[in-house]
Order: sequence, then structure tokens, then C-alpha cells
Amino acid sequence: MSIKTANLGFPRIGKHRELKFALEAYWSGKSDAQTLLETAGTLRAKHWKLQQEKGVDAIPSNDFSFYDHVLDTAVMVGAIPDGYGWSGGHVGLATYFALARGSQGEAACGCGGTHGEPRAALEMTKWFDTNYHYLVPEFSAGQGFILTGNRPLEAFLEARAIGIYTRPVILGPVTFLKLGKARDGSDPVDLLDRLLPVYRKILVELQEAGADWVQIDEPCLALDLTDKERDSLVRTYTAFAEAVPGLSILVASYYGPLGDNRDTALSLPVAGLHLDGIRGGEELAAIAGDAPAHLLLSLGLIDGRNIWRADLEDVVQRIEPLVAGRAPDLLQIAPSCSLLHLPFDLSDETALDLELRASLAFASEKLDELAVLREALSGNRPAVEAKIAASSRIARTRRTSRKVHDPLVEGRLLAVSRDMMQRARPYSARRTVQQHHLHLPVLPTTTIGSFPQTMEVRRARSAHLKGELSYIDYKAFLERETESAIRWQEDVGIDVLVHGEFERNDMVQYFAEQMDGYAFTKNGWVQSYGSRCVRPPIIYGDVSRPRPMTVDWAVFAQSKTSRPMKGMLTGPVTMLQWSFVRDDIPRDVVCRQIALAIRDEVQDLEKVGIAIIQIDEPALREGLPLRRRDWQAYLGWATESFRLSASGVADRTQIHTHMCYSEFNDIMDAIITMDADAISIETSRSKMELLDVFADKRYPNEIGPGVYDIHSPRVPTVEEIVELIEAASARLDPSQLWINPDCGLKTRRWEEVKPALANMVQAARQLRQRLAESDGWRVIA
Ligand SMILES: Nc1nc2c(c(=O)[nH]1)N[C@@H](CNc1ccc(C(=O)N[C@@H](CCC(=O)N[C@@H](CCC(=O)N[C@@H](CCC(=O)O)C(=O)O)C(=O)O)C(=O)O)cc1)CN2
Ligand code: MET
Ligand SMILES: [Zn+2]
Repeated sequence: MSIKTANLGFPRIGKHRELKFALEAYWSGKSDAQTLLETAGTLRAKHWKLQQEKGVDAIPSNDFSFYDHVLDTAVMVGAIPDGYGWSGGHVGLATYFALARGSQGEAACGCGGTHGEPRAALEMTKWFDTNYHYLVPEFSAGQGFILTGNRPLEAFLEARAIGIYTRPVILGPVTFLKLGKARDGSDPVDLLDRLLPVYRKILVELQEAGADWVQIDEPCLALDLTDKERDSLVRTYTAFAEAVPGLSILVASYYGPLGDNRDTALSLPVAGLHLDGIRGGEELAAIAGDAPAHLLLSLGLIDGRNIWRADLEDVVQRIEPLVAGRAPDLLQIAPSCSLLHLPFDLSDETALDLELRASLAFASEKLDELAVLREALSGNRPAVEAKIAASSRIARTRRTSRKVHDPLVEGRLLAVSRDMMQRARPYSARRTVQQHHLHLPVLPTTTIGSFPQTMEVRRARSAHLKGELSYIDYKAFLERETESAIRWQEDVGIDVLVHGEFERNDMVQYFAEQMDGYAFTKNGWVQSYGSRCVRPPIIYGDVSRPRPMTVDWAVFAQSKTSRPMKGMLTGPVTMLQWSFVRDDIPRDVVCRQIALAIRDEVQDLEKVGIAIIQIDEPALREGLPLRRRDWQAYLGWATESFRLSASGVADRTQIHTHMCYSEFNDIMDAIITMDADAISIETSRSKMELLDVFADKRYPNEIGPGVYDIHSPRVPTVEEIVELIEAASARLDPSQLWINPDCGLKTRRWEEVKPALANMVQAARQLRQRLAESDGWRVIA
């Protein structure tokens, strides 16, 4: 009898981002709902068939989503706050997208749905430690739940209608609640008893429809859990076992080891348990030894978070003893987690170095690996011997390749000393020098870096890449865009300018393309949120910067204005976090290599007279390990890497950093340790409450709390911005404050950006005036 394979989830955006384009066409009114639904149906069918062809035994359904699976779950159980045009029953696309993206009211959208009042989107935040964003379910105190539509059932039936028998996937109730927020600050997990009947109904209907297995994702098992949360898991699955005795439930944990949640996981009265065998490889054998005899173990042996081909010989060696001790029908092999975080397939990557390409596996190729592994573990080794040998040979080549190792980089790293990681003098001393040098007003205004990436900008870049627009013409076009953005900033009265980042496709990819040790794909798109995608570059070797990356643009931009022009760089932690990283050396070493490259750039910018240099680190928080006991180590090397990149400059050069989507409570000490002269952060949606922690910790340096929510098309009024600045001034000294938006403006349109920034400048001026009039002014929030 052969061991079975399973897949936990497949990328939903489509091989050529079909879903992205269908969504954007629908949102802009260029296509109708019918077209969108058809495209989605076609994609699902295509993905199911592909998995079937690849021989996957347990194929997932309901892993598709129009935007996000957490939002889908909230919508499915009727956790829909007021004001989104839902009055019970089936949830239409208009309500769904209003929750995802906010609504301007009916008129502005033109999609014909009923939207109700203008309403902001649900909050969006990072899904575990990934670059994927989910929509945060919003619960109210008296929250009830109701099944608005059994999506897993619909998906199961849809697949069966084309002859594919699937294993529906549902986000587990405990993880779902834990990811949400209750408006009154209560613990959402307290809502479990109200939620369970809805889940029971879903499961009963699935059982009646003939599903034999269902996969319920509880990645919260990889987090630090309270006793209450563990108990909630036990109660949940006990209730399900009673409700649907004929339906086999597989609980899936991923993104980390079970650690101290292991006894809880093993005590759940379920038929199967999925374990992340990549991040939790060390505990696998012990858990398999202790698992109840009847429990089906799904072993996540193929890395679902990275793009490297597995060394299958190595996997077989590790797993064979474990397989030998268990009946084959109680074992399954799978990727470590859903393949959502991987690009579709390698077929378009014809420009990659052949040796590198041979060492990669994207979502589709991961399924091929799984099939080989199944044969090897099921006694058919001779049939796959050649493939296994090839995989090991490739893995060995990758580790020893000369393309991977650069003695110069490795030598430089060894020579890094403590004093390279700190500025010559403390902030208090630098501050005076910088003030003298920069002559900025109190409450200086600035923006975060990017201006709208208009269709025109993207078209020009695309035309240049295709060879239809010469480099000279492309560059001239970018110069015009940059110069006009500079003129506009001067006219509206911004104090510290940015060049607008028009020449950049993405803040990570742009730098990666100019560094050695990095490769990038043509079509390696991964969903970041909704229709927005990124192409994470691949760090395959030692990283270095062969030549300056941004200096020419910085010089050009500074030459067009007498105001300070910020140099704009992406920091080492973010360059690491938003890339696929080699797995043959520790991440912190890779991070330090990138830090040295950025350090060179920082110093070159200083040399050409750039007085303020911003090093963005928006991914610092999301890199935080899932378990608290690993935090200190991470924060240690992450902040050291930042300081290594930032500290090679004179006192008078002002270093900024920027973070967004960040919860700062957990990392405040690390932020202080980074010792940036100024930090800009996302705060506008939290009404400056986020600043409490900066105030409590007496954040010593300068800080720009965002006063303009750039995730919304809405233009904030002068009064609103004044209020936000007042709230900030109540928490921090006005002399510490900068006035800026929450984040870059690349996803916005100029029509929104221009009035919004004009209002921001007006607000700053009003408050400066007040400050000048009343000495020692202080506003109470
Ligand atoms: N890496 C990364 N992660 C991040 C962020 C980030 O900025 N970068 N920010 C946060 C998430 N926010 C995001 C905000 C915007 C986009 C975004 O706009 N993505 C673009 C793609 C950006 C890009 O790489 N653009 C390229 C390629 C554009 C493209 O698709 N070109 C077409 C052709 C275009 C045409 O002819 O019109 C093609 O290649 O097929 C460019 O501008 O050059 C998209 O989905 O549309 C992504 C994430 C957190 N994580
Ligand atoms: C996701 S943080 C973005 C920072 C970058 N400098 C920008 O303005 O787009
Ligand atoms: Zn940002």
C-alpha cells in the first residue's frame, strides 16, 4: 500500500496573475461580476486539474479567495460589522469588496452594487511571519454568528462536478477568532461557543454531501498559546467529533514546531494532524513516536515557504525510520504549509542562470517533488532513483558552487567591528549638529518616498524592458516625472523632499536587481494583498553591491532643488524578509551581508552631499519569530544589521527609518536601539494610540507619526490632520515631531495625493503658528 500525498493550498492568483487582472477590471467597472466569477471558476478548475495531473491524492478546495481567506471566513460566519450594506443572508460581492477595500458609497464605485454609507476597509495586517496580508475580523461585544453560505461545501461540489474529489479547507475557529479584534477590547476567543454551531453546520453539510475528509487549519498551534486557548482547541474538536463522527478531520498546524502545544495537538479527538516538518523538523520523530495509533500524520516535508528544490535523498533518510514504524494508511506527505507563498511555476523563468534554475522549485514543481517522495517511501525507489540522485546532486552543487561563495564578502563580514555598528556620537549631540546643518522648521513636513506609480510609469518601464523604449528615452521620461514631482513638492511647501521612486518597480526588487548574490524572476509573482503582488527576489549567494545603486538618481534629484532631498534605501532586514533566502547559511549572516552593501550606498550618498538618508525597515516587525523565546536573538541581529548599514556616516548626516503595518509594543526597545535620528511610522488609523508606547518609553529621537492614511483613497481634511498632530503632541514633545503620511504613496492616484499633502502642509503650518504664539504650548488630547 502506498503512502498518500496531500496539498494544503495552491496559489490562487493564477499563473499569469489572471485573478489580479480580473479583479482590477471589475473594480474599475471595465468588466462585470459575471466575468469575474467566470475567471475565478476557470482558475479553480485549472488548478484542481493541475494538481490531479501531478498525482496529488488529497487536493484542497476552498483554498481559493477573491481577496483573502480570513475575510472569507468572517463573511461566511456573518462577522460583518454594520455599515457595509449587509442585511443578513447571502453576502454579495459589493459588501465583500467594501470590507476588503472600503467603499466611497455607491456613486464612486460604479459596480452597481449597494454599498451603503462610505466606509473604511477592515484593518489589514501581516499573516503570521509572512508578507501576505489578511483582513482583521472585527468583532463586537454582542457578536452573533450565522452561516451566510457554505463556501467549503460549494467548492467541494464545484470540484466534484468536474470529476475531482477534494478535501475542503477551512480556517479553524480558534485561529480565526485569535486573528480578529473585538471592538471593546475583549478577547475574541470568548466568542467561541457562539461560533461553533456555525462550523458544526458547515461540517454536517459537508458530511451529507459525501466529503470524507476536511482540512481545518489551526496555525495558531505554532504560536505561544494561553491555557484558555489550548482548552478552546480541545473543546472545539471535541464538539466536532460529536457532531460529525462520519467526517474525518485533519487539523493542520504550520509555520513552526508545535513545541509546548504538542500535547494539546496530540490530544485532539481528530482523525489526522498535519505537522510542519520543515520548521518543526526536529520534533517530528518524537511526535510520530507518541502519536495515538489511530491518528493519521500528515508530514510537511517539502518547504512551502521557500523556493529551493529539496534534497530528496536527505528527506528520505530522515523520514524512512519514521515511516517504518507506522502503517502506510496512517501517513501522508505534504508541503509544510499552503503553497500560497510561492510563485506558480518555473516555466517562464528562461532567463535564470541554468544552475540556479535547476535548484529551484515553485508551487507546481513542489508537487512533483512530493510525487517522487511518495514513490521512494512506498517501496518504489528504483522507479525514482534517478530523480532522487539528481535532487541530491543539485543540492550539493548549490552548497559548493563558486557562484554562491564570495571570499571578499565573507572576509569583509569577519572584519566587522562593534564601532562600525554605532554612530560616532549619541543622538543628543548629533541633533544639534543636524539642526545647524539642515535649518528645518519645527514640525517639518516630508513624505515616505514613493509617489503614484501611474499606468504611464509602469507602461514606460514595461516598454523599456520589452525593448520598445530605449534606455535614453526611458531615463528622460523618468527625469521628467521626477522633476515635476519635485516642483510640485516645492510649490505645495513640503520641507524635506523625495524624488518619488519612479525608477523603481518595487522597493526590494529594485535593489536586488543591482546586487550580486541576488537573482530575480520574470513571472515569480506572489500575492501580497488582494490583487497586489510582489516578485520576491532570490538570494542564492553572498550578497554585495558591485556599484552605487541610487546615487545617480539622488544627485539628479538634489540638483533640481535647494531643499534637502532624502536619499531613499531599503534596509537589510526588509531586503532579507521580502526575499527568498538561501538556506545553507544562517539568516543573520545573510542580513549582515546586505547591511554591508547598504552601508556602502549610505556612505556614497553622503559623499555626494545627500544630508538625509532614509533606510526603510517596514518588515522588521513581521520578521519577529512566532515564539517569544526567539525574539531576543532575532531583534539582536536585526537591529545590529540596521545599525551596521546606518552608522558609517558623520554626525551631521541625518538617518531616517520608516516602518508601517507595525505593532510597536513588543519591539519598542529594539526601535530605540536602532538609533535612527528619525523614524516615520503608520499611526493614522490607530488615532495616535500607537504613540503611547513611544511616550511611555520616552522615545528619545525624532518621530513622524503618520497623519494621512494612505491605504484609503479618501483625502483627509486639514482639521483631521490638525487633530492628529495635536494628539501626537499630547504624547511627545513637538520638537521631536515630523509631519508625514503613514507610508509611501505609490498605490494612490495624484488626484488624491495632491490635495491630501496640501492639507498636511496647511495643518503643519497652523500648528507652527500656534507654537510660535504660545511659548511652551502643549495641547491636551
Ligand atoms: N516587496 C514588497 N513587499 C511589500 C511591500 C512592497 O512595497 N514591496 N509593501 C507592502 C505591501 N504593499 C504592496 C503595495 C503595492 C504593491 C504593488 O503595487 N504591486 C504591483 C507590482 C509592482 C511591480 O513589481 N511592478 C513592476 C511590474 C509591473 C507589471 O506588472 N508589469 C506588467 C506590465 C505592465 C504594463 O504593461 O502595464 C508585467 O510585467 O506583466 C513595475 O512597475 O515595473 C502589482 O501588484 O501590480 C505590492 C505590495 C508590504 N509588502
Ligand atoms: C512599505 S514601506 C514603503 C517605503 C517606500 N520608501 C515608499 O515610499 O514606498
Ligand atoms: Zn511603509
